[in-house]
Amino acid sequence: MSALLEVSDLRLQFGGVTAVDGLSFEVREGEILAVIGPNGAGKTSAFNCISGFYLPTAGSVVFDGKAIVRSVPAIWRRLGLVNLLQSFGFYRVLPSRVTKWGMARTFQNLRLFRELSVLENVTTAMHANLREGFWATLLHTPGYRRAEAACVREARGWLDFVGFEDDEQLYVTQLPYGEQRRVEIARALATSPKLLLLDEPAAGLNFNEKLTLMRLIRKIRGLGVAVVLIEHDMGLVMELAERIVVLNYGKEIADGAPEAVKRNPAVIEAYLGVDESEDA
Ligand SMILES: Nc1ncnc2c1ncn2[C@@H]1O[C@H](COP(=O)(O)OP(=O)(O)OP(=O)(O)O)[C@@H](O)[C@H]1O
Repeated sequence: MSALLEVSDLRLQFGGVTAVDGLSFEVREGEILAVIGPNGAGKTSAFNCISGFYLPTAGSVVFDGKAIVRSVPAIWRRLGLVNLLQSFGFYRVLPSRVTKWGMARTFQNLRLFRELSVLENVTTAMHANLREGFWATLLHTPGYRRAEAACVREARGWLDFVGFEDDEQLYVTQLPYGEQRRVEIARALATSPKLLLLDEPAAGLNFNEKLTLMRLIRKIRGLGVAVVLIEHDMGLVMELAERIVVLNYGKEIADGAPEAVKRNPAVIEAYLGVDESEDA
């Protein structure tokens, strides 16, 4: 299998804190990979760099052959103009572009549009791909209305896919937490990703909801979509992931199959050894 995502020597510093310290790993097409590590290990920071939300201090991220993190010539660094240039869009790829390239994500703390309905939350994700022009949108031409209707059909298809059974017209805030998580995944899938990043998808879910989530993630992989999840629930990770990357203090300390990772002394010491019977 070829690498869909290549992360090389990624570094992210917040002042004196090194959140990600030389992280390198790859994600192959259609695989399920888990990124684990103790609290503060740098997992979310790494996700934020990979998906274009943060600009790493150094390193490269290549997704589907396209550079998400672009190297900045040393002259700009010496002149201290990196931040200024990047704020004008130079040497960086914005998250919206990364999504168009085929990488979607969910967030540790849900980021749904609270003032929109369930259905609108999902259709909004597809509007970025609507090809209707400004005037067609403004005048609601027949072409625009057809495209809009197709969007709604597709959004319903994704809600169905993730097993959403509530009322699509409710505001997302009216839903139980587990359903909100499902809507967030439906919204991510509606962007037609090749790679889906899930940041702690099982957090706050009960046992049955976790089982449903595992089935859903396998179903997503069945579509040919690679899934990378950050997760603290070791039972779920060991059951679901084909490969596990372990971080500790921003550094990668293991990358391998679940069985091998479980036996890795560095992992046991850093993480699993704390209490193997508990979620971290
Ligand atoms: N915006 C920020 N500003 C300053 N420091 C930050 C920021 N975000 C993260 N950090 C620090 O970077 C380190 C890595 O944090 P990060 O949230 O990436 O870890 P994590 O592995 O995702 O943790 P958790 O499992 O608790 O979510 C921590 O020391 C954290 O305090």
